[in-house]
Amino acid sequence: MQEVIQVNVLKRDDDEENKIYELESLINTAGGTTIAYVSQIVDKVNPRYYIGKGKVAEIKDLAEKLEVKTVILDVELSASQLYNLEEELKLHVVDWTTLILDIFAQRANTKESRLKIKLAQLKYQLPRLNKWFSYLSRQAGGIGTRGPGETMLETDRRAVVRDIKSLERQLKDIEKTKRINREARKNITNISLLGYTNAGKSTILNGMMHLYGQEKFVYSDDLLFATLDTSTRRLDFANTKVTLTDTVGFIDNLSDELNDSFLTTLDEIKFADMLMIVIDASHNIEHQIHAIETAIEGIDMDKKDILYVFNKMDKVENDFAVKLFKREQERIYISAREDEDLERIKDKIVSIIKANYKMVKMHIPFADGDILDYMMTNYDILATEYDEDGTNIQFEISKGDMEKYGKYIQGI
Ligand SMILES: Nc1nc2c(ncn2[C@@H]2O[C@H](COP(=O)(O)OP(=O)(O)OP(=O)(O)O)[C@@H](O)[C@H]2O)c(=O)[nH]1
Ligand SMILES: [Mg+2]
Repeated sequence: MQEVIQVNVLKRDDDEENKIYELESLINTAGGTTIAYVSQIVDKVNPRYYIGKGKVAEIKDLAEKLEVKTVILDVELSASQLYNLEEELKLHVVDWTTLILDIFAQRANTKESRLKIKLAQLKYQLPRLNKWFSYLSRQAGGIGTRGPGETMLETDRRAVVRDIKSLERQLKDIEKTKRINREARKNITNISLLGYTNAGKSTILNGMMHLYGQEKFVYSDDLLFATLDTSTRRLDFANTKVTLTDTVGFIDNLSDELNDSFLTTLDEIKFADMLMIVIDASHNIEHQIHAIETAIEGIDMDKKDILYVFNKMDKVENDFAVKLFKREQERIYISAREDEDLERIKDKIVSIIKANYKMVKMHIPFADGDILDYMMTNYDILATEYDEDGTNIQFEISKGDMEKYGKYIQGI
């Protein structure tokens, strides 16, 4: 285990305990162990070191006493801050973005996520290249040095730009294939699970799979960033078919480079008909909601149903904070470990979907055979009658199709 000093940079109204716990969990996930905690409330960023000069001196003393070689901060540093801190401390300094990218680089295991992380790392490193070379040549490895950056020692800035372009091209191809797969999923309700990392998204997906799908489980663990890829599973609730998509969890303070790594999650969200926003009800609800809402800002939510899922209710002693949360959308309180609660989620999903369907009678002229085909393929038709110029059908139609094919509707 690599021993590190962890430095939490706090705003005045931050929940200090939670921030310390979060950084320590990430350090553990990256393969390190915190042996000293330093924190500072920073109202005004010191352009030279980000933190105050006095704090820098304190860290230096501490590192000498404890013989620690690495310090990890929970903020993103500019190239010059990183450089100044390393020069002053004579330590390996890892910032928030590098730490998270390092975890992703270690654990990404599909082609897409590997390409995404590599791209994010290169974009982060590009403006910091000189700095990067200097510490890579001094360092033997460890947190913050893993991944494609290692090979950059032999390359130059132009090569990095070329690599970035090539990665972007490869990712575009993957995206194209995904889009085609999504087209095929078009006529069932697509539900995305999203939420802060460790909220229980994968556990919910697995629980639902166990009850309503096949046993094709996804990885879940008590780790930040257990899930690094989106995965979609089909579920069958009697007459209602849905897909459920597990996504990469969000975390605070995502820089642009990091946000790119979450684009898969954001893409899934754009495409989804329904969002299940999973919240760990056992701590810091407002904080999670803030991070989620910041991340999905800019996505058009108008046509999407939203269900807030307050998970881990078994760990909640006082539900005051949970009940305080007010939004107009649907919400449900559960523990993903209880089958009964998962059944309640299913009932809720079915009722939301049903509310989106209306019983209609349609008259489709013989000339529009393709429309009739579409309805027959995608809906359970309850009654069919023919007259001299077309076909009359009765069935429950989705809101979207109701708008689109309104001209064929004869009665409700
Ligand atoms: N006590 C309790 N623990 C839960 C519950 N749901 C999930 N967990 C635990 O919380 C941890 C995280 O669960 P995951 O399902 O991996 O969380 P996730 O949201 O997929 O997390 P990431 O993939 O890291 O974003 C695991 O150890 C789960 O066993 C719950 O209802 N109650
Ligand atoms: Mg997960």
